[in-house]
Amino acid sequence: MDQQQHLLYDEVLVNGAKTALTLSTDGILRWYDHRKVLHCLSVEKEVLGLSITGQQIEIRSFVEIDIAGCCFGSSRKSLERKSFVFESLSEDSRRNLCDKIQGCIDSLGRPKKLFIFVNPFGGNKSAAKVFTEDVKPILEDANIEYTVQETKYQLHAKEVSHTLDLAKYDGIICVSGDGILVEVVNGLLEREDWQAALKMAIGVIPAGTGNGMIKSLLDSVGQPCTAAYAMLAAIRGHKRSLDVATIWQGDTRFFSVLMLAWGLIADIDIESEQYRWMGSARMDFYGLQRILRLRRYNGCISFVPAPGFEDVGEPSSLGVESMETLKAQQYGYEGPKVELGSSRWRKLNGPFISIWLHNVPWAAENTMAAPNAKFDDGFLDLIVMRDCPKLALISLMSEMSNGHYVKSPHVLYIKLQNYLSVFNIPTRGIIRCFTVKATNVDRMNG
Ligand SMILES: Nc1ncnc2c1ncn2[C@@H]1O[C@H](COP(=O)(O)OP(=O)(O)OP(=O)(O)O)[C@@H](O)[C@H]1O
Repeated sequence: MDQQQHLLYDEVLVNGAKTALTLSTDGILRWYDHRKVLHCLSVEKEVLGLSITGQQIEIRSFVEIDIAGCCFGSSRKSLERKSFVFESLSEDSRRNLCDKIQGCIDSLGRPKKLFIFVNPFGGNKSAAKVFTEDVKPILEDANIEYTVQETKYQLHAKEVSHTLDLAKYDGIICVSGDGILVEVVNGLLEREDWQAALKMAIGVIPAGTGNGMIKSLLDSVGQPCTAAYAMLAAIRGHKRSLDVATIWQGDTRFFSVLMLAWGLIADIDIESEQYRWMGSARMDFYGLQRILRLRRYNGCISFVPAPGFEDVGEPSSLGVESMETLKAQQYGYEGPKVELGSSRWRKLNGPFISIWLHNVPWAAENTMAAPNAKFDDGFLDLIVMRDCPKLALISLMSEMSNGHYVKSPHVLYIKLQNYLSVFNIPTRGIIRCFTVKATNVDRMNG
């Protein structure tokens, strides 16, 4: 191994056998074990942190392994914590080794201090276990300081995010489902210092019913949706921007980074709360009941289509009130400034079965709702179901909840302009939904 190409080149003992340990300029640690087998570790992808005891340096890593599957010889990926111990031959050597490896980790811009929400109530109430088994050990391996807040009631995470001293943290992690994430986003964007708050990175470790956001983020980089992969992405400081939709319902404003539903899906989500003890099965169980006693929802959706979707629906001369009426709350992020009247509106009249507005592809870990949704393309994806026979609907919903892209004459996929869509729903009043392309607004692990 040529010394010139390395940030580090030194001799160490591994299990009592002398070997060269190198760190190359591309951040790969290499050494031979006592059986002359070469080992490689990528600092960026695999190394969590290091610790020192006397002359011994322990490098803690998270490495990907293949787990043999149960059928047809298939395998799936998983992450395993592994430690490697090196004994340096002198004090100077130990110091040099630590400085070089730690310097390499520090250059990666990883978070140093995190604020962590754990929702003991979400999903099948597994968040505390997920925290203890999957989150805490990794934080400790990576030498990341953290503060944990268990959520005590609904909107607790929003309250805490609203007043949290953000200067103390490099990110907020939600060990939860999507509900806590939404609370955190709203708490941050309603702050007076929302411009600073929206730079705060937010991560999710899946411990809820649906986990649509973290599934979407990990799936977009080809990784399985597990607490370990979500944790590794958060530790590595991987971020991606998200569009934020500003939703107005009457005088109430809130922000959405995930989805907005009306009709069948919303009713399944809300009314299945009584079956929360079933975990994610509650959606399928109650969904079937709702389809068998299908409701139809009257209303009209008006929207400004994205390029390529201009012909969907009928032209609409929407009589939109001025934005001034939407400024009831004068604090926090105001949403985008938009010129409503000049846009080329289209409309679709109900009755509908379901209206779904999505910023990310997956509605839940197993449910592919919006195959073309792109996180930060400045568009929202609208999934419209009007009439559909019950049997066809059952098969269609089951396809979706098996993670498939459903192509059916009963499902209409429309991309909406980055900033507008209005739902005029008789039973709920007018819901105005404005979105803005918001690079840098929100940063997530993925
Ligand atoms: N201690 C608590 N008791 C009751 N409700 C709580 C508590 N802590 C948080 N909540 C509420 O639990 C709701 C659900 O939380 P979470 O997002 O973690 O799980 P989920 O709804 O099961 O998952 P998903 O959003 O993926 O469906 C949140 O809206 C939050 O307000």
